[in-house]
Amino acid sequence: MISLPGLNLASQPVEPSTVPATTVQRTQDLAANTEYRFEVSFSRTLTVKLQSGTAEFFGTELAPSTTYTFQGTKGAIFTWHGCKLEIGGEVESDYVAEETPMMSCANLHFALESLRDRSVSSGSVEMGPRVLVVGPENSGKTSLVKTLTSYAVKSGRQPMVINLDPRQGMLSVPGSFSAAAYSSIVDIEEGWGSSPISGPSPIPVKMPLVYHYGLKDPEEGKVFKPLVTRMALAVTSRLEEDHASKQAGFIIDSSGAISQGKNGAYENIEHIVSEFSVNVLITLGSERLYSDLTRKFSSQNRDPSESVSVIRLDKSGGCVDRSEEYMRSLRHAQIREYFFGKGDETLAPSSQTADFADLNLFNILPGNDNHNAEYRPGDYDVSMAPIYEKVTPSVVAIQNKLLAVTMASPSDRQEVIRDASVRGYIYVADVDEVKKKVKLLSPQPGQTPGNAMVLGSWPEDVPGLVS
Ligand SMILES: Nc1ncnc2c1ncn2[C@@H]1O[C@H](COP(=O)(O)OP(=O)(O)OP(=O)(O)O)[C@@H](O)[C@H]1O
Repeated sequence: MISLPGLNLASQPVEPSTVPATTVQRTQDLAANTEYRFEVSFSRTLTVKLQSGTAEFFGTELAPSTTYTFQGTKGAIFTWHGCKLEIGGEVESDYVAEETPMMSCANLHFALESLRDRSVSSGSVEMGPRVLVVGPENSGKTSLVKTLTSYAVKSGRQPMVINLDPRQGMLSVPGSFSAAAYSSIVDIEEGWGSSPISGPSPIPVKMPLVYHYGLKDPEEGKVFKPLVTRMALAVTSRLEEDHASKQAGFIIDSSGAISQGKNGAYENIEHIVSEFSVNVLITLGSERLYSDLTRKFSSQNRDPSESVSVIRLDKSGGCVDRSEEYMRSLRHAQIREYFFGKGDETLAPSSQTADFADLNLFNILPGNDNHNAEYRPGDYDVSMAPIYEKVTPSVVAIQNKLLAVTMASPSDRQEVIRDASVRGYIYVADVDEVKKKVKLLSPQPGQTPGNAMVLGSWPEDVPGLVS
C-alpha cells in the first residue's frame, strides 16, 4: 500500500473473484508445440517457473529458474521444443492444448522479416512492413501483436507498435491511442506496461506518443478519423528520424468494433490503411471479414508499390471471451498501475490541490458524427461543428475522472486541442464545490498545468482508485 502525504491516498485492492479457484501445485511436462493455458483472476496469483527446456509467453522467452507471477491474466505458455514447468497458486481454469496457431504466426514473422531485410538493403529508402491486425473482439489481435513484436525484437529489430483500441491502453490508460518503438523484450508480467510517463518501464525505447480519444468505440464517430490521421503523421515523422524503426516497420492493434462491417462498409479500416500506408492486413478469426477485405483491396486499382496483402489467420482456441466485469477490472488495474506502479516498481504519484479557475477543461461533445463523416485530412475549417464544450468543474462533471493534459493551450482552436498529444493523465480525487477547489493525483510533481485538459465518457469513472 502506498500512502500519499496530504491526501491519505492508498491504492485499493481489487474485489475478490466470485469464480471458485483450483489450487495448483505441480510439475507440468509440456511436449513440443503445445501450450499451457490458464485463467487467473485479479484477486488470485499463479506462479510459473521454467525448470528445463524453453518456453515463451506471447513470444517472450521465459528465463530459466525465474518465478513469474500472474494476476488478472488469461494466457498461455507455449513451447517449441518441449519443457518442464513448475506451477503453483490458484487458477480459475487451466489445461494443456496440443493445437495452436503458433506455426502460422512464426511463418508470418519470417515473411515480415524478409520485408525488413528488403528495407535494410534499400538503405532505409523503403520502409519495413506496415502491418494492421483486424478481427472481431477477443479474436486474439493483441496477443498476435505482442507475439510478432517479441519475435521481431528477438531478431534484433526495433518495431513500432501502435494501439488504436480504446478498450485497453498500451503504455498509457484506456481511452488513449499510443505508439512506441520496442527494442528490449516485452516484459512477461507487465505485458505492455502502462506507466512510462510516470516512472520507469522495462520496455519502450523512447517516450510513447499518446493521444486522447475518450470514447469507447471508434465507430461512435467524432474524433476517430482525425486522430488516426494525426497519429499516422506523428509516427511517420518519428520513423524518418529513426532508421532502425523504419526498417522494422510497425504493427497496428485495432478495436474489434471496426471489423463489424456496418452495411458491408469498413470505413475505419480503409481510413487506417490509407493514412498509415498499410501493406500487410492481417484478419483474425473471421472468414467473412477476410473475404470482404480481400475483395475490397484487390479490386482497388493500386500501384504495385501500394498494394495491400490481405492475410487470414485462424483464431487460437485459447482466446477467451472476457466478461464486462473482467474488462472493467482490467481497465481499473491499468489505471491504478499508471499512477501507483506494480510489483517492485511502485510509483509515488503527487497529490495536488488546485482552484477551479486553474483548470481549463474540455469535454468531447456527444452525437456529433459530422466531424468524422465530413473530415478530410488537412481539413481545418473553423466553421465546422464544435468538437468540445468547456466544462465548469463540479462533482458531477469531474469527480473520479481522468483528465488528459494535452500539449495545447486552452486558447488554441478546437482542432489544435484535438490534435495535440497528451503529456500525461491526472485523476480528480475530490471536488469541493464550496471552496471551489479540487484534489488531484498526478504522476508528475509540480504545479497543475494550465494546458487544455480533455475528458470524455471513456474510460468510465474510477471511484475506487484512492480512499
Ligand atoms: N493461446 C491463448 N491461450 C490462452 N489465452 C489466450 C490465448 N490467446 C489469447 N488469449 C487470451 O484471450 C483474450 C482475448 O485475446 P486478445 O486480447 O488477444 O484479443 P483481441 O482480439 O485483441 O481482443 P479485443 O478486440 O477485445 O481487444 C485475452 O485475455 C488473451 O490473453
